[in-house]
Amino acid sequence: MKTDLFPEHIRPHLIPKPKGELYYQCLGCGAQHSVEKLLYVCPECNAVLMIHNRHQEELHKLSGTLWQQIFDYRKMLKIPALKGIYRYHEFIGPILPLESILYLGEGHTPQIEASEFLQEKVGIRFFYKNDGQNPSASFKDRGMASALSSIKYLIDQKLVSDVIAVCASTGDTSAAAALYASYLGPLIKSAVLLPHKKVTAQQLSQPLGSGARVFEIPGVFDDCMKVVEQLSTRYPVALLNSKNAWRILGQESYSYEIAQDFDWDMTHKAVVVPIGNAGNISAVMNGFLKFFKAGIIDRLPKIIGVQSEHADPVYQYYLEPDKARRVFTPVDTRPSVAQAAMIGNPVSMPRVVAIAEEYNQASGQNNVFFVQVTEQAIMDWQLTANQNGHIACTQGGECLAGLVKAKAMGLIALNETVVLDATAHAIKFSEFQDLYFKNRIPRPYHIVPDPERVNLPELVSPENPDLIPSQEKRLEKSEFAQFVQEISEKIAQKMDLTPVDP
Ligand SMILES: N[C@@H](CCOP(=O)(O)O)C(=O)O
Repeated sequence: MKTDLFPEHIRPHLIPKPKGELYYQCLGCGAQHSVEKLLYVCPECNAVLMIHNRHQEELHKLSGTLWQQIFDYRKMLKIPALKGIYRYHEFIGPILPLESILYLGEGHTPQIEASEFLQEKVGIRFFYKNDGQNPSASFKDRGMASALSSIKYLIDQKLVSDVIAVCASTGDTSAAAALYASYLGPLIKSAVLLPHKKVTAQQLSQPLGSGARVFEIPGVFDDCMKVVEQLSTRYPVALLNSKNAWRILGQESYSYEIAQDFDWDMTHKAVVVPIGNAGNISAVMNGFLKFFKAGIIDRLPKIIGVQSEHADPVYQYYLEPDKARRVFTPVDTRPSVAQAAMIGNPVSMPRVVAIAEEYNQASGQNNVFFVQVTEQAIMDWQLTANQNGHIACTQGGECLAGLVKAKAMGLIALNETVVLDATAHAIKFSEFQDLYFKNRIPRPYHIVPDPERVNLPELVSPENPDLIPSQEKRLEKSEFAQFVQEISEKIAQKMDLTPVDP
């Protein structure tokens, strides 16, 4: 729609101009640093950073209702930079001119209500927000759109050049980083570090396909992360992990979209998020907080963070009820089908602690909870979801297992509506489904396939091998008719079908 057709009170706000003043704030010592350079940790104390807008209060001068209308009307615009996560420009990257914004189709992923059967089985109303429908098939694209737009901005301002971007990954981050960096080639080149044999074949193929340098490292994700941290402190490289605070800004869009999809009504809503490097849960909480402070939503949804018992450092931390006595201890991970979240020392842990505290305070009650689930439950619930019309990855299965657990623990009330984060597309993790169906899941996962859920292909061949069609030997017309007849009869028999009357 043309801008002069929008209501008059919306027009001045419809297309955002660069505004505000962003700065990095250290979560350790509180020092502030300019965003005009690449920075990932505080140069003074090495702690992680958050990005704040010095003029955030300016945004609060518009009413929450007006913001809602602005975002609703922006849906109708055809401007590429505003089609993705930057619909919420003022809350994500207000200093960025539209020309610096990278849009590859990320964001605004569908929120699909669970099938009637599945909702009945779980006993609660819930939706899957399918972040696997992002361009590289995971939620990481939200953060990469933001991080790479910020780098493009620095390049456009001639503040940096010839950027080499690096990240450590369990498979989703690398796919997203390589995709977005390659779009900005040759201005940016990327390299990704993966734990050898601990990402799926599909995920390994993604950065290779995007032309990134791919380094496989013996060890687990946490080891790769340490190498990347070392690289980013000793060499002039851009770190694309969520240690980079721009990633958090982009991933906040997930919350903004949920709020908008519920028509800004967050009454009795809960959001379930799997936790790996902990950037996502930090972003999800922070996003809702920002909208709450701006009056765009009038209550904060409940947040449930889920971890597998094979990679549960955040859950373990919160097991201690007395916050003064909580001590964070990294854990050694064990093999997990929620491989993307197989992280024992999440870089965003200090963010989780700080933001969850603020979230609970702003909610006026405890509103952030953590649950732990078994590997068996993750796999069983993923398959159950997908056998009922969903496209959840194993982390999506982890969320559903987490919902079931939270409900059993009384953390979710029956009048609540829940959104589960399917962080990636099911096909990225189909190897685990395959292993389950073939009863070949290695012992350390502690998963026994449930025969009810197993689904394997059946080969249906004619009795007479001469009736098998092939490229080399075409069947005669009558032979082919015989082939079709025999195969259809066999399938009908297997499916218990009775012929219809001619
Ligand atoms: N699960 C992640 C691990 C890296 O997390 P990030 O928050 O630093 O991107 C992945 O897919 O690599």
